Amino acid sequence: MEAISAVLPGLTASATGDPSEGFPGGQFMGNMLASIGFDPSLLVKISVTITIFASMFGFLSNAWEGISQMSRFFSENFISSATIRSTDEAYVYIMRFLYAHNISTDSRLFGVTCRRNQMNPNYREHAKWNGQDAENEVDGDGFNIVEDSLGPKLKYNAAPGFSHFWYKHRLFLMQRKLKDDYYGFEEPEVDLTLISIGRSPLALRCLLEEARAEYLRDRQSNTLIHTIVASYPPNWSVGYPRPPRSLDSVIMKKQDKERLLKDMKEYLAPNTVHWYHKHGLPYRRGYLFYGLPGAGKTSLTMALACELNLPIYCLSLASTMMSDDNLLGLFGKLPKRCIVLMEDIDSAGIDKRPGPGGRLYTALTSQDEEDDDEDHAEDIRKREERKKLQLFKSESTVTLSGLLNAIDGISSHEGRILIMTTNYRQLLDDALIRPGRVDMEIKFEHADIEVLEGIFRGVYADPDDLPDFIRGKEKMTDEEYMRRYHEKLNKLAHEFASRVPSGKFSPAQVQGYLLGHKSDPEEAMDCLDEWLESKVDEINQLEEAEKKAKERLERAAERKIKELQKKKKERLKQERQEKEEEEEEEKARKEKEVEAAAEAEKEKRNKGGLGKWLVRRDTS
Ligand SMILES: Nc1ncnc2c1ncn2[C@@H]1O[C@H](COP(=O)(O)OP(=O)(O)OP(=O)(O)O)[C@@H](O)[C@H]1O
Repeated sequence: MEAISAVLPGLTASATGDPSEGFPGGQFMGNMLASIGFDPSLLVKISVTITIFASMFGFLSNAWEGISQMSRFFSENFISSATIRSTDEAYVYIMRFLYAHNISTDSRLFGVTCRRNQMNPNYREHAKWNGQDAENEVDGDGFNIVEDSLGPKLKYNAAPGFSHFWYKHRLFLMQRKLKDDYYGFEEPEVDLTLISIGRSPLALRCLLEEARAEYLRDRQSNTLIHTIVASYPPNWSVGYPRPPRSLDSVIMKKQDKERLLKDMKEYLAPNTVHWYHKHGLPYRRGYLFYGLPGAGKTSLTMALACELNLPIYCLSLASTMMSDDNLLGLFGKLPKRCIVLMEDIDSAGIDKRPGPGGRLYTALTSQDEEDDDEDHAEDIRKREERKKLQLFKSESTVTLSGLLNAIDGISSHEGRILIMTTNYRQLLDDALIRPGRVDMEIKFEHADIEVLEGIFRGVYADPDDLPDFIRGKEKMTDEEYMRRYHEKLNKLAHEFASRVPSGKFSPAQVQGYLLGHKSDPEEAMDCLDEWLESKVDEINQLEEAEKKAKERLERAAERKIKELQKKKKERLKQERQEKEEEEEEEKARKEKEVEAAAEAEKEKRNKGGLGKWLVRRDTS
């Protein structure tokens, strides 16, 4: 109480019952409060409590400030941190690294997703990189890592919030903050902060570098395929890895393969870009792979990407997401060196002009047909064939001019390799495949003898798959075994190619048959006749149907041409008649005019004769 009295003399005075010794008017106030039954000493207690709380608050805020300063001092001097956004590719490096090293997935707080997420295709796309999930990858015990007999397996990863992990005997802290303002169908955005203890950021940088190197190494050994993510506007996906495919595994004419590879390598050589610029040419190269379905167009693209170490960006023009603007935007987001693969380029039904609503096939208006005559017979054939195929096409809003603009418009991307594939080259607009847009064409046909042999050898190339192919292996040296293996394989391949009719089957058909006997080439030879018999009938029927369809098409085109010729003749005849009528009318009009003029002259003359006679009579 003495201490309080020292601080608050006025109030303590009232507390002692002598308010007159306190502040002026204290006694009066005391008396007044007492008269309404209020104990003045309560005022003192309230004041003391407020003072204590105020002092405590002051103390705590000073302490908090001190702690913040200490923590700032600590972070500035004793830790290093790196912040990465999930929209950055570096985020994928880190998440993949953490997952691959089982980091933070074994803590008590963890996130969980299905390895194959059925609910969200975009997330599934992303998860492939997050967890390095290859659909068919198996674990050490030979089980599929993505799903078991019940369905998709679970995958654990670092939970949002704070966690810690040890890597190479160093402590790291990690914070993952989820942004909750994302739309349901998009990836949740995440801020990831990695913290290492110690003034030097070296440990953190080493970890980040390792993550980067692992990611890029993995990318190099696989071919990265980017597809389109259904966002607004559409964008390229992070990309998922596909096992590499060797060029040798694609069987085709040797000179075609060599020509193509040489051309691409030359284009990608470091000096080529300067050469193009020096000559004022846009640095772009386009290829058209056309022909039979299942003849290796996509396989060749995959193998080339692997050989040249380029990622593939797949574009489907048949997608309803695709429009001229979206296409241009996607081309603008391509990296400097890549392969853009546009499969089934004909399926977009590209016609010469944007039609109503931008639909390509529907651009065939009746006006177009009116304009045609026998000089455009080839166009009419194309159109008739397109109309037939139209039934199988999907909706697309890409116009030919939109596509051409994306491929090589003024703002178009440089440095890419464009590969377009089609089964119907004859339907493509000439503008699309003119030199400059398509610099090299490769035709894919039915398997000939060379291809048949190659496919046979390719399917049975690995001696490990055929342990019983050569008997008595134990008694041979490795060299002897390999020599005998290849000798026998070549002999069988040769026999196979001579028994299968050349130019009748697609490589995919032949490969499909052999895969049915993949562990026994001799069995494949034994069953060959049976397969050929069943297939030859099928092929003959197909060929017959194709021939008839072609004839029908030809007849339809002929009919159309005749119709147009007839229309043109009628139009010309009508024009001639109209002209003749006009000329006759003109002639009649002129004759009338002449007659009228003559009449007028005569009248004038008559009038002139009568006048003279009257004048002469008056004067006489
Ligand atoms: N020339 C070939 N060499 C090796 N394999 C081939 C060849 N052609 C086709 N195949 C095999 O056939 C299957 C289909 O091939 P691919 O998809 O490359 O054909 P495509 O010409 O792109 O067909 P589509 O025109 O229908 O897209 C693949 O499994 C591939 O391995």
